[in-house]
Amino acid sequence: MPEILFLAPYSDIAQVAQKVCQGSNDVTISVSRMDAAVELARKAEKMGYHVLITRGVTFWKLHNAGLDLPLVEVSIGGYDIVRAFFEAKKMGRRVGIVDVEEVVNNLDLDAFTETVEDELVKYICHNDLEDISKGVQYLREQGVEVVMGKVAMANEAGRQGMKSVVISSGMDSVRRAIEEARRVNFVRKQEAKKAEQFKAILEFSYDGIIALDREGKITVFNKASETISGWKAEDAIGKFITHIIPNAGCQRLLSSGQAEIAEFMEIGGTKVLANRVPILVDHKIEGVVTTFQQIERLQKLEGKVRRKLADRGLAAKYHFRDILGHSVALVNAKNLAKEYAGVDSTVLIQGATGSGKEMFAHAIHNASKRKNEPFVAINCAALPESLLESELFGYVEGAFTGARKGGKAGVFEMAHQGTLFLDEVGEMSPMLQARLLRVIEQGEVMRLGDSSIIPVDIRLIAATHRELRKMVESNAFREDLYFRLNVLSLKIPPLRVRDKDILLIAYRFLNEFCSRRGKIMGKFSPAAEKCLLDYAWPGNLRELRNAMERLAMRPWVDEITSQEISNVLFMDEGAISAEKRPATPKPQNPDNKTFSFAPLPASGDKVMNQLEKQVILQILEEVGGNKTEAARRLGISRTTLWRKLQG
Ligand SMILES: Nc1ncnc2c1ncn2[C@@H]1O[C@H](COP(=O)(O)OP(=O)(O)OP(=O)(O)O)[C@@H](O)[C@H]1O
Repeated sequence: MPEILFLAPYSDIAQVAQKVCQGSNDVTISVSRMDAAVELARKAEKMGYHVLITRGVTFWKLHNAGLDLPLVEVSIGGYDIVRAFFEAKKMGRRVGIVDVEEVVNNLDLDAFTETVEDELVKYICHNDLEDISKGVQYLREQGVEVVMGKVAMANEAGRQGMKSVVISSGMDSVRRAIEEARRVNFVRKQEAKKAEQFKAILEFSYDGIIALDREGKITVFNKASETISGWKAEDAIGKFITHIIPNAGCQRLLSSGQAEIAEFMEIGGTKVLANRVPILVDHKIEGVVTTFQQIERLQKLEGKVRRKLADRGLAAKYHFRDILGHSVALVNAKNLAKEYAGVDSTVLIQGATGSGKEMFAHAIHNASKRKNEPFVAINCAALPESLLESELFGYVEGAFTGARKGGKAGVFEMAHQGTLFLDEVGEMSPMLQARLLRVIEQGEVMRLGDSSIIPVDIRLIAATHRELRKMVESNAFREDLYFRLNVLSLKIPPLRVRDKDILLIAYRFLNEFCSRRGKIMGKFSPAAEKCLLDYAWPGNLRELRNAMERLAMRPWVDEITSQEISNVLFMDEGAISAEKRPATPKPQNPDNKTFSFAPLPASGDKVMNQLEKQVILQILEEVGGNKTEAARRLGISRTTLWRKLQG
């Protein structure tokens, strides 16, 4: 359907328009003028026309009729005047023109008459019949015989007994008007498209969006604003914001021009975060846009993001509240860790296996300003050197045989803006220690096989069960790296020096596992309690947790006996001895100050490792070699299981 309506005030111009539009079908040409043209234009609006073209007084009639459709005027050009003048000269000696200013002044008629050495009497009129009549009368008084002008002027000249020539629009003027109408139509469509997009953004935004003009009156009030405020857009638009949302705080922006971001406030009982920004045009405040985000929704979203990160293993699970224990040693460590969470320096966590180093690393991250950013953990003992190197620093495509297509980001890149937890950092090879030192010093990584540098912003938390200081002394660990890692030092006490915690935590773990199995939690007999307290807990809380899990699987009557405890603890030691043994005695530790390990029955780390390995192998046998299931039963990760089997 044509989208442009050409309202030709007389048939000559309609014919010209017809010629111009030959071959195209986007313009309807209709002969109609003055009030009839206004009537037709109104119909055209309803019929879906986009642009109107007309000329002369009809143009002004339409212009003043309050139509929504854009109007294009067929203007009068220089050629049109020249044509009309020579035609008029054929009809009389003295020629005059009555027309609006744009025609009489802007077309430089004087230059034309000078060139043809003739005269043209001029009268500038407004587009109203009274003034036109005055103009014609003026020309008559000046001795003019032929009047040039638009149809309305020519008609008036006839009424006053004078000859007239209508200045018609020629091909050139009509063509220009049609092209202009097409341009207007195109721009209008573009604008309509943008307006639709803008409307969709406003309507589908979860944020309340309100725009104000420079007086503080509402010009935009989207759906979410309706939900938050309880007002309907049609009632709010045009009202002062102070009337609709008295505490919106936009008024001060109209004078200060200062944006206000993330301010807490309440609208109609809903807690929101408000952002307010001034609209500045040529440095002048032309209004304000304010957006409101519902805090409840933000929290839900945050939870969702965290769950997503957790799915990818990039979120820290534990908080300080999850770290159980009331013993002085643990409370001191927790307090220190909380202080460390408030700063951004590197932390070195030292403590025996299973004492909770990783839990502390999680908790520090979750209490730090980086809590909404990734937490990436990597166990330096679980991977051979070359694999660990590529995991740490990443690689580019083709860096080595088997390198993944497109390359891979290392954990430094993955942890950008968040925290990187390097577990078992003491197990790093000298080569990797050197590379790690460079990354820490320069704050940039280079992927394997690449020469470009990637800046990273991470907080580093390293952990080890080894005495790193001693490793430095024996040249097994770089001293410079040690100092870089040990900026803030955190020592996690082993369970055996946390008497006060043992029973408390044992009950907590037991309760957790019993309730998972729908079993009522029993009570330790005094002898069982003594057994738990006397045991040395070389595997610390992990061992305690595993023991309680096993205990929850066993049947007991009312009380949990020392026999039950011995049974589950022997299992943890690898069930190497079929005969019943008392629990590994705890060394004397009267002042609870030293955190050194108790000597083991057969003495030393190596024996412990062997015992652990045997336990793992036995469990593996029980579960038919399924490593995931074995790790689950033992309460350790697959990597720890792998590491322990290598050890
Ligand atoms: N204070 C604590 N409160 C509750 N549970 C704890 C606590 N400390 C440790 N645990 C439990 O012990 C398990 C081992 O903790 P974690 O992995 O943090 O120890 P780790 O010192 O990092 O061990 P490793 O040196 O073997 O990596 C955890 O899964 C957790 O369930």
